[in-house]
Amino acid sequence: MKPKAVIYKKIPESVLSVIKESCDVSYYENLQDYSDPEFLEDLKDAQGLMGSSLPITKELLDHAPMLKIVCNISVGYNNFDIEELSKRGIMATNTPDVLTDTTADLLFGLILSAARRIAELDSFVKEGRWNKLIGEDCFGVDVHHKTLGIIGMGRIGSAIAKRAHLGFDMDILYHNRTNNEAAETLYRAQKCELDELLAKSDFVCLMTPLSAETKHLIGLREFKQMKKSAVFINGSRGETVNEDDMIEALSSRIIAGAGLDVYTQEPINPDNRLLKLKNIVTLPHIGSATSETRTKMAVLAAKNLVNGLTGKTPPSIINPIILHTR
Ligand SMILES: NC(=O)c1ccc[n+]([C@@H]2O[C@H](COP(=O)([O-])OP(=O)(O)OC[C@H]3O[C@@H](n4cnc5c(N)ncnc54)[C@H](O)[C@@H]3O)[C@@H](O)[C@H]2O)c1
Ligand SMILES: O=C(O)[C@H](O)CO
Repeated sequence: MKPKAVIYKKIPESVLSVIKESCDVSYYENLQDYSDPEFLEDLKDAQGLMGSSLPITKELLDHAPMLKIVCNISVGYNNFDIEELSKRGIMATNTPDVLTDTTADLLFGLILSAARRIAELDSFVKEGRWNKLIGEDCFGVDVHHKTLGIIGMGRIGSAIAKRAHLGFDMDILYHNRTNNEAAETLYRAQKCELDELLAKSDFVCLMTPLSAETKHLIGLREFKQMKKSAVFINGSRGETVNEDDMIEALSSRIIAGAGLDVYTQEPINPDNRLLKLKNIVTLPHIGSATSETRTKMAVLAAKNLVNGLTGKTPPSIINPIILHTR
């Protein structure tokens, strides 16, 4: 008998077919609410779970006593209770590397859009407001030769540094738990304390995972340390920033602007005060959202799932320690 896998996110047909060769699949293209009775019933004999964003909590795991593996179709896994999964001997996997360049491209797009006001001025033209030669009211600020501070110099942080240094002659400062020798050598990145990075950077880009340590890493105190001309970019997770403090920093011009791909609540409430601000660029969490990359993420997640359910090691396991305890 094939192991049972529950997939709760839309994936390409070709990837679904490969999974079906090894597993019996229950498929939810767009699971809205995990209290859906059909889904809860499905969890009872599920050995594998694959999808994204769904909080994998102790409560959910109590509904899934046969579970062997949970596969996120994302690199971030702040939705997993890793301690609980490991305690129960359940493998957890994510999709690193395959989305690094795509996400770095988007983050660089946010830097450019915030600095040169691309989104705002696109509306200006389309709304018919361009009716004389442009003046200072349409000016932005340069990106090239400025200083970029990267908080979280991992895979994506390094790919942003590459674009900034090689393409835009930017100076790179970084703050990270560990030294990133490759970025220091290849992109002349300099490691520094957070305070120094905030004070010296023209652009501050946040790229850490969300954890207990990074929750609200950036708040009013940190915004006040930044230059008045600074542009803040967040591509990590919404909760790494205190959103109320960011609204205050932007509305009272403690900093000049922001480019955001992530929010405390997603989808963001249309009444959120952030959306009333003129000096921000907002995107709907699309860092990895290209057809090519989303397919690669699904392929990697599927490989994790099938390997985990057929006695092989999943290629990107987050809690490898449990392989020795099984
Ligand atoms: N916006 C998007 O669509 C999108 C896409 C992909 C990833 N992400 C987010 O980006 C994160 C990073 O992805 P990655 O592949 O670069 O991960 P990574 O693990 O390669 O890099 C994260 C870096 O942050 C550092 N770090 C962790 N905690 C820190 C702390 N408290 N202070 C300083 N540095 C700290 C780590 O040492 C590591 O170098 C993901 O966890 C996810 O939340 C968002
Ligand atoms: O963590 C990730 O991979 C993104 O946020 C979703 O693609």
